[in-house]
Amino acid sequence: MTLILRGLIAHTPHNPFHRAEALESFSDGAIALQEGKIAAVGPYPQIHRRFPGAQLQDCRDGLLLPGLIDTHVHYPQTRVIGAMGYTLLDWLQQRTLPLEARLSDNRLARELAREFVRLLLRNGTTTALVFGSHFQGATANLFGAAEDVGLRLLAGQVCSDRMLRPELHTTPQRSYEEQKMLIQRFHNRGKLKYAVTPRFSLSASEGLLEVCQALFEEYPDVHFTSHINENREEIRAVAELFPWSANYLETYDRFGLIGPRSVLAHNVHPTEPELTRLAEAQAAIAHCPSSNAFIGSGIFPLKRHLQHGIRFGLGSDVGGGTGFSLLKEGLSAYIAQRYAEDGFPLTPAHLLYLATRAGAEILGLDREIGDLSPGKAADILYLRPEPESTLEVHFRHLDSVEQLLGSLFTLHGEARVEKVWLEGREAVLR
Ligand SMILES: O=c1[nH]c(=O)c2nc[nH]c2[nH]1
Ligand SMILES: [Zn+2]
Repeated sequence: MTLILRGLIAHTPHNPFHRAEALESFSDGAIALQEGKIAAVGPYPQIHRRFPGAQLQDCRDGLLLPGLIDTHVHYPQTRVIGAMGYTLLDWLQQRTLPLEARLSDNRLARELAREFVRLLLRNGTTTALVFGSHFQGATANLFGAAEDVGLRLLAGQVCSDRMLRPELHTTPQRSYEEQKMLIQRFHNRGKLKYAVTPRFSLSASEGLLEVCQALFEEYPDVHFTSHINENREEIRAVAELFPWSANYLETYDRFGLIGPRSVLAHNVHPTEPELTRLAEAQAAIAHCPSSNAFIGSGIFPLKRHLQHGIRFGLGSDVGGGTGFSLLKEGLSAYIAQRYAEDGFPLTPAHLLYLATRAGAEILGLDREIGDLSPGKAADILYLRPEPESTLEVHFRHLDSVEQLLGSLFTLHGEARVEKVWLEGREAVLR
């Protein structure tokens, strides 16, 4: 059976940082869906002629976009959002880690996992690279919850063996065994993938990083994710703990953890040698602008990343970030670059790319998802302006799709996620 979605369509089949006409849009467009995949996209009359017997879903009161891709978000932190007045290390100690310690309780973990995956979908996120829990059971709950709702999930059990609090510490041997079990159970099961996830090198001994290396090498298609260069105090502390290391990046690189399947969150304060090495290794960054602002970490040096040819996507970084919406992250990125001394002038096409295709690229999923090209999975988002909102006024008085995208990111709070399709199946949002 073919389903046609008709409405205003925008996607970025190309990279707008490399090419001027990267945005493709249709003000009266259609997407044909067949067997969970996109069969065609284009102007409505053309698609209608090509698939005459198809079922039609009229979405002309809103926009159709590719599902959004969150490249950095923490499952145990939904209830931490909004903790004001801290910077990274005291935010962790006082607000975040006490809550994360409670996920040893499997019942709470299951409740948080269900809540978390539902909130991702309700914000239009259809794929996410997620920091799991320090607990194996809670991380298993996350994989289970994602599978239940059909979310595409890359995640891992977070590991640490120092500097946090005793309940969150593991040992290298135990972490190896627990992670291996999770990999065997969940990695490549349907749309689930495993990511080796030391919290940050501040909380990981060399023995624990060696275990991460062992797993990363034993399973050559698992991913690696962690944090880097977020906060100056953190960077100083890492330098003291790893006196042999020239910089933060080397604390991971020495253990073979930096390569094309690596995504490091933040990188707000990188050195030039780190940028050079990230580019050479084809490792990627999860840029989390609202978190960087909210916990006062600084402004992402976006231009320097571009100059070095480093790939990056967007991350909500809930709960350091200000919520699950990647549209809001797009606006935050835009504003931060306006504030920055040497900021990069982002356009609506850049923001859409960063919230979709860029994420697919850095997660190695750009053949499957990230835009609406035929053959890709039908992970699609239908957004509707709230009735009588400013965004609705903009929608009714459309000048160009690109301008409307600018309004959408700016007025993101007035865009309701009406429906989400995951591989062509409508997700249950409410
Ligand atoms: O933004 C962040 N959130 C966290 O939970 C975290 N842990 C280490 N470093 C971190 N940074
Ligand atoms: Zn984070």
